[in-house]
Amino acid sequence: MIETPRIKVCGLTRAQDAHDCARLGVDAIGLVFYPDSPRHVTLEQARAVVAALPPFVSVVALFVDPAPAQVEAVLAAVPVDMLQFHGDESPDFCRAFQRPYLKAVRVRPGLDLLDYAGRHAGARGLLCDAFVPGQAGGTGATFDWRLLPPALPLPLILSGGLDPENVTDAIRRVRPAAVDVSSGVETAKGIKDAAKIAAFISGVHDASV
Ligand SMILES: O=C(O)c1ccccc1NCC(=O)[C@H](O)[C@H](O)COP(=O)(O)O
Repeated sequence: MIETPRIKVCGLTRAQDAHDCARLGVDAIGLVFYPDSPRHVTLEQARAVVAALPPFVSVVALFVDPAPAQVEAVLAAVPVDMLQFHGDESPDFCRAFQRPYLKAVRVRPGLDLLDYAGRHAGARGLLCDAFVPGQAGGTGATFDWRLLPPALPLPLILSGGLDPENVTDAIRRVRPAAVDVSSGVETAKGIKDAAKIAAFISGVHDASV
């Protein structure tokens, strides 16, 4: 019996997409505070997205090697539940904000994921994403799931190129605690599609039957 993983949709920019995510049963949404991303949101946009959510849908604020002041500015302005560090942040840096956080890692051959997870033992989960040279994330690329060790000391959040077509197989193979998707439920970067989100969620549930 496969336990149904939690679902996070990342890279929202619009209130209507937040509303759709909540309506369809998404557990968490991600807001990208990385200026180089096409899905980057301003504080004002972020507040509008969060305001469209009912209680009990978590808000994750995503950064890539930010200055501490940038994180503090978001925390002061937007009600977020969790941070996500998607760059080369050290464990000490991630812990400094005294908030629950996810650590993202871009999986590639030769990377010792057990060692990486051990160093980031303070994280609430390890988000495993694809490695695409020169791109920090949100690439729509998958990675070789066989590179994942059979057991990690942190909850595994599977990410990278997931979509309604491959998510059932991905869950059956990897058995993650959660799945994270961005490109696979979009019509354009930062523009989510309710039908694709619904199909993705259906694919997640199909893994358990
Ligand atoms: O989404 C972005 O534009 C982004 C930019 C820089 C760093 C991270 C970014 N997104 C992180 C996410 O959590 C994505 O959901 C994850 O990379 C998977 O994206 P995708 O392969 O498009 O589903």
